[in-house]
Amino acid sequence: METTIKVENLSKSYANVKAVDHLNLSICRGEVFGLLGANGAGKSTTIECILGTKKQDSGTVSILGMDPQKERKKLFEKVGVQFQEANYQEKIRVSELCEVTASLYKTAKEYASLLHQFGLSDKLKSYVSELSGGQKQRLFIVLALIPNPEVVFLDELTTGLDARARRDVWKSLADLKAKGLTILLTSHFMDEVEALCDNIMILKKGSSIFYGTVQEAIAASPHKKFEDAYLWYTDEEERR
Ligand SMILES: Nc1ncnc2c1ncn2[C@@H]1O[C@H](COP(=O)(O)OP(=O)(O)OP(=O)(O)O)[C@@H](O)[C@H]1O
Repeated sequence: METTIKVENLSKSYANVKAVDHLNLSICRGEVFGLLGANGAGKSTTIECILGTKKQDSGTVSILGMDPQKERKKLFEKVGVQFQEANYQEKIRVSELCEVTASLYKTAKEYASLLHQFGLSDKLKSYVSELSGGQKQRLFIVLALIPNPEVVFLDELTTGLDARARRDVWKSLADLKAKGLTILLTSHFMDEVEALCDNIMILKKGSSIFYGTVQEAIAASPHKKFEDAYLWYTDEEERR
């Protein structure tokens, strides 16, 4: 299997916080990988080091065969990123924002079909500021997919989406995965992780405390449900 992302011995500290501590992971083409952990566990820092927007203190990262620190521009063409809160100007329409985003890439995808896929066709002329939270969230997924990327980073994938919209997003991602898209996502919803992820890593204070499949995580815990297993892994008291 082709490796899309390889992280070896990655560490990154801020002042006195060890945000990421000797992480190792490997993600194949077409794999959905879930990076899990409580607030502050080190997920965003790990992702930023993989993207090259933060420089690690030590360790190596390879993404699509590139060093993200050295080949940021080339990487930019092939990677999509869903941002949580973006600083868009207030008075921009959905169509304009998609247009501007598409103009940044050589091989941009037709955004109208993406808006349709994510149930936003009727919002084309709306101002971004007028969208509901869930609609904005879906728009951010669309923006991440506009580059027609080989790898996409989805941060807190479906936070704020209603039940129907979540299922629709899951379905769309499964279709993209089938076409070979590699997906690295973070999520605080264990049903979502169970439905989507081939492999997961659970982080705690920057270290990996579990790496494998959801089934393996359940099997190695005293629990039958994944959410209970997840809490067991992350909850220190109970483990002692
Ligand atoms: N720029 C920064 N300066 C100092 N400390 C930081 C900085 N960014 C993150 N940290 C610290 O590093 C640790 C890891 O943070 P990180 O944002 O990677 O966690 P996370 O798992 O993404 O959390 P969340 O689920 O809340 O998004 C936290 O203790 C955080 O306070």
